[in-house]
Amino acid sequence: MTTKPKVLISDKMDPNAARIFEARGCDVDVITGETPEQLIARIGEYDGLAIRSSTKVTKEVLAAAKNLKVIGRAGIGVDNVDIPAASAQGVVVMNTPFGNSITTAEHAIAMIFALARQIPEANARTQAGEWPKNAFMGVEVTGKTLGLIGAGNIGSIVASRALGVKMKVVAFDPFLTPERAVEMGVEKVELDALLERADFITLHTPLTDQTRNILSRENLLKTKNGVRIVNCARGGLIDEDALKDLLVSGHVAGAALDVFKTEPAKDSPLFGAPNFICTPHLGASTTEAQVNVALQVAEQLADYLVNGGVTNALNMPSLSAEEAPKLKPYMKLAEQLGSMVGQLTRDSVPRISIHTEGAAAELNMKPMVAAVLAGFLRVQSDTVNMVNAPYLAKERGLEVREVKTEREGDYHTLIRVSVKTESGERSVAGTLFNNVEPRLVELFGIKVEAELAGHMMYIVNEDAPGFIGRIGTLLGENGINIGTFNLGRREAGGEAVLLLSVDSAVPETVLKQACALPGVKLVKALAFA
Ligand SMILES: NC(=O)C1=CN([C@@H]2O[C@H](COP(=O)(O)OP(=O)(O)OC[C@H]3O[C@@H](n4cnc5c(N)ncnc54)[C@H](O)[C@@H]3O)[C@@H](O)[C@H]2O)C=CC1
Ligand SMILES: O=C(O)C(=O)COP(=O)(O)O
Repeated sequence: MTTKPKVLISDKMDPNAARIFEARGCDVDVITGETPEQLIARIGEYDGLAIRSSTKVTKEVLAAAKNLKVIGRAGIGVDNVDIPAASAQGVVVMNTPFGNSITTAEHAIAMIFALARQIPEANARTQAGEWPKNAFMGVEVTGKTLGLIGAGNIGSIVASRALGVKMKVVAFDPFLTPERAVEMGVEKVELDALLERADFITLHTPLTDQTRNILSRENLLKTKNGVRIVNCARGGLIDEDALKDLLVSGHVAGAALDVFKTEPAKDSPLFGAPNFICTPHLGASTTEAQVNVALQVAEQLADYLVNGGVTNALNMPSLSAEEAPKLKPYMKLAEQLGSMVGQLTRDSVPRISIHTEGAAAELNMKPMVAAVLAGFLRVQSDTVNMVNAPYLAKERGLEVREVKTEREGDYHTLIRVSVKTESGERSVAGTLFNNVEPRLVELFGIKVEAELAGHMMYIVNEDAPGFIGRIGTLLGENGINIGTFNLGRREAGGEAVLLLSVDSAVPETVLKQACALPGVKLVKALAFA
């Protein structure tokens, strides 16, 4: 009986998430609000972790997560996950990139109106019995210019809503194409122009080295006198001390933050500043968005843990639930071929090429490439898997080439893996029998037909009578049972290769004796998963 994958939900999430995990065959624990130390003590037993923004998945948490295969963020921002550390450890990181975007855009729009009409303060003072009718004078948003920093999913929804209330929208986003800007009905501008022209500025970028402090003191000073600023993206995009000074001086007429540099924000310099309003990271907190992201994250995580489907992963190529079953045997074949080359290549390898032919060439190649690399690099490190293999290959300066030939060759489907070594290019190729059974069909230019599984022996010898008998006797005398025998040769009497599957590992002493048999050039023990 296979054990069920175990998932931990460590942040407050809609109960649908737990239900879906159970329905999809996972065991699930919901344990929220723990300290980092408690999470570190617990995480080792889980295959999957579902989080929002409160759980910080640090290097230390990952180091303790010995069984972890996947982290799912029920939301968009993944700055609370150490993605390089997760990738190095082979843990897939997924998010739900669209589930809460409408909701967050609506929060930004709500903030714009709250600032324009000072609703929070007017509300508080009215309820305090003041009836302060003469204390407030708002501004209309109609006809005003909204400066959008970041025009991705949320930014573009904000733009559409702002256009709906008759604002003019200018956008700064280096990745926004002119065509998309036209489609969105916004004017694409440089940051300085936006700062100069905007009556309201709203931020919708991730927090990266390029966006950190994008509204620095220097940039805030370039804004229009009386500007109003909204941040529902990430704390850290704005210099909070500078913003406070400019609210006090009146240069900034209002600021609304949903996110802070340090969260939970318990004593921000901005608290109490004039015309400052804030919410405690509520951008995604609507019933609709929370149901969306909870359902999505649970489906995605369960799909990966149960079927190997990969959706919305940030550190691995996607693989849909429909593709996964079709690609599974190919990935097995790809991994075996990579492993074969890795085990048989002693020289350093500056380049590896993966060539798909026939039916294989019609499929998503990225997962096959990742599987080849995982097999190839596993000889160097047993913690390599499909997630971290492409990163490791890059780190080690291994050039990876991908080639596709849709035309069929000798086989209806084929994967060929070639490596460039000091002694030249060497390649192995494999096909799928009945579309499901991986078979090696070519080994360094010699045609063979072998299943790569378990313990194997690879022998290169001069093709001469009597050899098969001698190797059979040697193994028999040492109690090693031969499963299958696969022989290939360039020409009669030339170089021959023998691939034997054996029921147990071949000891070093037996490998040496085999090597000493007449005509034997090379003997190597191989192992396949
Ligand atoms: N307050 C909340 O509860 C929530 C906050 N968020 C945050 O909102 C932000 C935006 O999310 P999405 O729109 O879904 O992301 P997205 O990835 O769709 O869009 C981000 C945009 O920022 C742009 N960008 C990247 N670098 C830039 C730079 N240096 N200058 C200007 N633009 C740049 C990108 O080109 C992209 O168009 C994220 O930080 C996310 O974490 C998302 C959901 C809820
Ligand atoms: O999705 C995002 O990026 C968010 O910031 C939402 O955060 P939350 O899930 O509400 O903690």
